[in-house]
Amino acid sequence: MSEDSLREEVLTARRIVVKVGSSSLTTAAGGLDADRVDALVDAIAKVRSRPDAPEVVLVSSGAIAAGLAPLGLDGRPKDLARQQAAASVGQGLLVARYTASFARYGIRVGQVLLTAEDASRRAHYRNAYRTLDQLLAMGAMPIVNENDTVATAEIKFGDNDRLAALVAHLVRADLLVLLSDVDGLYDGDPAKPGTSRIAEVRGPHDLDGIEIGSAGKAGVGTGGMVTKVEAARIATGAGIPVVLTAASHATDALAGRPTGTLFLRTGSRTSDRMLWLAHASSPRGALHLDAGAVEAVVSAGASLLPAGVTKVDGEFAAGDPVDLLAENGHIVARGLVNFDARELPRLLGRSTRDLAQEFGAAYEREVVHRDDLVVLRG
Ligand SMILES: Nc1ncnc2c1ncn2[C@@H]1O[C@H](COP(=O)(O)OP(=O)(O)O)[C@@H](O)[C@H]1O
Ligand SMILES: N[C@@H](CCC(=O)OP(=O)(O)O)C(=O)O
Repeated sequence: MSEDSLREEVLTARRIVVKVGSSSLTTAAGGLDADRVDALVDAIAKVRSRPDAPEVVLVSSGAIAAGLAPLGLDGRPKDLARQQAAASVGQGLLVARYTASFARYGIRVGQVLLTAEDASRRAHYRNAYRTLDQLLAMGAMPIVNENDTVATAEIKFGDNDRLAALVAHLVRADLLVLLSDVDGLYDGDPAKPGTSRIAEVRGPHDLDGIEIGSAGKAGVGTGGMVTKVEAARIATGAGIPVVLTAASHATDALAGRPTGTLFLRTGSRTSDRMLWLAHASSPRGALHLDAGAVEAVVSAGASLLPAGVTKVDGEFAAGDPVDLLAENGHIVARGLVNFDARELPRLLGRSTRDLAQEFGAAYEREVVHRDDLVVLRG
């Protein structure tokens, strides 16, 4: 293979997020496959030993799958409680395995467990970034997973593909590598004859007419191809190219060889935790806006004031994510609300000056500050 055909996006990346799925780390019987973990670690250690070594963050699934056999569970349980128990047992085993495997190269690992909700809050987002950045600065290998034992059904990511895209954005990565049990995106179910791998996706139009399935054959993965394509859409839209390939091709992919599917960037970096707010948080309620408020929030980039809110739905506390709805009921934005659901109704339609006079200066605040707000539909 000539040097010319190596992927520029990979070779020039200074910080890479590598995500590996459950199906690439476990045995068919339902336990961690030490050889596959070692093979992945070998591939990552190889990149890190290059003279111009990029930094690598690993997002690893596999906690639930790794906990199944030790708990005597036969296959992935349907109920959340047993999944969480499996994750609790499996996460320890997973990190112990990575710790031993990376130790062969003298590399320390650091466990980072994130929840989708937390990372859209300013302080948590900043702390997550700082921890990851510091681990990298100290030469350690951050290993990220969802904090399965605290994530409830409503707020759960469930799959780690989207989590990986958001982590790539969080750490300002130049590349996201998604490793699965399939060597790329196919133009139909790869189990069927006659389907072929797509080498490059330049934009959403390249996906027209492609059958993107949801179930993995190994039975331990969760999202199938749907969540990978969604993750690729989020990352490339935020300026981060994505390589999707098989875990067994990790060494080639990280060396820039044209394995798997390359998704080219379609946009540029968006504001920090707004991406998490848009793609990771679950709204706890909704605020109905009048036409003037929609205009102010969507077109003028203004904060949402009590005067423009006509109705409040849901049970939320100050700091929770809520959807902002236009008069026709369409969601136009999502933001972190500054008031509890119970406080808000008596403030609606009133000017902040009025409210400050009647209830005190604390009530002069915006309902949603523009820094805590992401427009979803213009
Ligand atoms: N168009 C497609 N191209 C490639 N794989 C697909 C496609 N549609 C469905 N799949 C399935 O998606 C699976 C990968 O998803 P999943 O099992 O969730 O993996 P992981 O555990 O790596 O996250 C593949 O094994 C494949 O069967
Ligand atoms: N946090 C979960 C990830 C869920 C999962 O299976 O994800 P994936 O295999 O990436 O589709 C775990 O570690 O089991």
